[in-house]
Amino acid sequence: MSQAARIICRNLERSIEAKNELLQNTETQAEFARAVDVVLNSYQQGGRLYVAGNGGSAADAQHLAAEFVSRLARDRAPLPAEALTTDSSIITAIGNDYGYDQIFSRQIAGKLTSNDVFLGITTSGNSPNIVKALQVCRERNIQSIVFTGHDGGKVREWSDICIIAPGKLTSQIQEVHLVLEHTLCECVEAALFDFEL
Ligand SMILES: O=C(CO)[C@@H](O)[C@H](O)[C@H](O)[C@H](O)COP(=O)(O)O
Ligand SMILES: [Zn+2]
Repeated sequence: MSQAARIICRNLERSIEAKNELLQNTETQAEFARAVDVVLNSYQQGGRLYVAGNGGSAADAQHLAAEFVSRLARDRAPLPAEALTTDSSIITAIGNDYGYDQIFSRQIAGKLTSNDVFLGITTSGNSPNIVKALQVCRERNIQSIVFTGHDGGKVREWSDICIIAPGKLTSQIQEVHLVLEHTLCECVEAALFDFEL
């Protein structure tokens, strides 16, 4: 077996192990169901979903926002969602003038209202810009959800709903986050548009 074939098998096994852990964890599943309700209620009251993360999680934020605004698998009306990671002018201005730790919190202070929901994605749970974003949400009564990993890190105490994905490595945690993200969109659109699951 080639080295690459051995490593892909090892990584698939690790990914399956992390997903199996979530399959057994009914507490995390119940917390996820609460996250679905929060996003659903927000949409029902005219709110919007805002998502942020760093690195691979920034890509996740954009991936998820795209699925809400465009679609996941079935035709339906667009649902308002925005990744706070995409406007390089806003991000560089805030980063340059106020600091990288404020790139999301300042956008939240400028854009979100109390009907909206903020979803932060951070595998370590300790990225300062996500922690600050959650602190601003709390000050302004904006509901917040985090998808995180390990022991939840600092975001655990600052979020309203904290979903901790299993996995020892950042990459495994991210692979579980992707399942959570797709499922969040699937459940919300099914409830809003009467799709069968
Ligand atoms: O995608 C990956 C690793 O798989 C990296 O880009 C990773 O997202 C970056 O190192 C992030 O800065 C990590 O931030 P966080 O998940 O701890 O908040
Ligand atoms: Zn990655």
